[in-house]
Amino acid sequence: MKTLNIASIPGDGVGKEIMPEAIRVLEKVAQVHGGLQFKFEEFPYSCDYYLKHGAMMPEDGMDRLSQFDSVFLGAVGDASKVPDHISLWGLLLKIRQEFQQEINIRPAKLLKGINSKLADPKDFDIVVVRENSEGEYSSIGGRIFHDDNEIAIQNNVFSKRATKQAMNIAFDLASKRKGLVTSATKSNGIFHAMPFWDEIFEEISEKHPNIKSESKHIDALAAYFITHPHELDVVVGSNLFGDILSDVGAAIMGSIGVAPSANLNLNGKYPSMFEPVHGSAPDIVGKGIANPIGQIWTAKMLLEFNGEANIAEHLLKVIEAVTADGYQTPDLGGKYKMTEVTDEIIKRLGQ
Ligand SMILES: NC(=O)c1ccc[n+]([C@@H]2O[C@H](COP(=O)([O-])OP(=O)(O)OC[C@H]3O[C@@H](n4cnc5c(N)ncnc54)[C@H](O)[C@@H]3O)[C@@H](O)[C@H]2O)c1
Ligand SMILES: O=C(O)C[C@@H](O)C(=O)O
Ligand SMILES: [K+]
Ligand SMILES: [Mn+2]
Repeated sequence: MKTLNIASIPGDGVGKEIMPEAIRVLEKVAQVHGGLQFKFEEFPYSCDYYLKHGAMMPEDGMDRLSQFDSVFLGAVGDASKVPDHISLWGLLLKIRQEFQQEINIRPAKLLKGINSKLADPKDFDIVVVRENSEGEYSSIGGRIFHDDNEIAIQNNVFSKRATKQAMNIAFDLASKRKGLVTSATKSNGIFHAMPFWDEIFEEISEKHPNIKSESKHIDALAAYFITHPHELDVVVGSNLFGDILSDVGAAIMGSIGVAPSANLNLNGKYPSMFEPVHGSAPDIVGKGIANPIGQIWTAKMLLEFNGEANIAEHLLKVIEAVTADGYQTPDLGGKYKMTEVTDEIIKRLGQ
């Protein structure tokens, strides 16, 4: 019997609602599999935890999480309790950076039965490879002076190593897919970092003559996601560009409530972390209508990256059969509650 030890962090808002749903699904997956079991330990790290303890996690929090095979996270952030930059840097971004989860994989493709926000989305199937450790997400900088003289300086950090790594992953992925890598740039406006990014992209492209490659400025590329998503395959972007593009990808999928993501540690020193793309959705919290599919599709990625590709594919097929038959939450235009969608997935997993 294979055991996967999973640290679950429901976090804030709808994170606390969808996490139990995905765990119910994973327990069923284990039962169907027969040779797999999960051991979950829940960690209450969240904005409520901050209000009690003055930090998003205790001092030994990272040590404790490091003992697990994977971290499974819901969502972080409740600006009514803690400023967003404090809560995200104290938990989500802390885990991504300290566990060297340098790559964030974010698929965007239409599930059967779901209406895209696009009139004619065709059959798009995109993977955004987001550099996940540096770029615009840097704590280097500061604020000086007061009142109208106040100045904020924010330094971006682009290393050749991490940039190459993200691009190499994108080309590897493309070689197993449609064979196209699109790079998100902005070298017309961002004077140092983006020409650097483009040069590295050029270099990596030359090493992969069998893969088509192209660069698009982020503004034009964001529009291209709306107008020609079916023309894209793998898209590689910096931390911020990848963040923004993955929300656009989620929107054309029909709702951010379905979009999954995997924060990958590639050197094997620390666990990877799996979490949906969306946040804590304060506007729908407590209504029982959060879409559980983002967290459940994320569970599929957790299975895949823990060596369980077959059952992972089966889970995705079941999710898609359920959406195809109209079991959808209100964000997708459906009438079903969160638990009803999950129940249907669990029922079909057992068939
Ligand atoms: N990775 C993360 O944990 C993460 C991601 C994004 C935002 N945040 C944080 O979450 C909080 C809210 O941020 P936001 O409003 O910009 O983004 P959000 O993703 O929480 O919400 C954006 C919109 O999508 C909807 N939505 C999100 N998840 C949904 C789901 N599962 N089902 C149905 N609808 C869903 C919301 O109702 C809202 O209308 C902030 O504190 C922010 O910092 C965290
Ligand atoms: O990375 C972020 O900025 C947090 C959130 O928006 C995300 O996409 O995970
Ligand atoms: K999330
Ligand atoms: Mn985001």
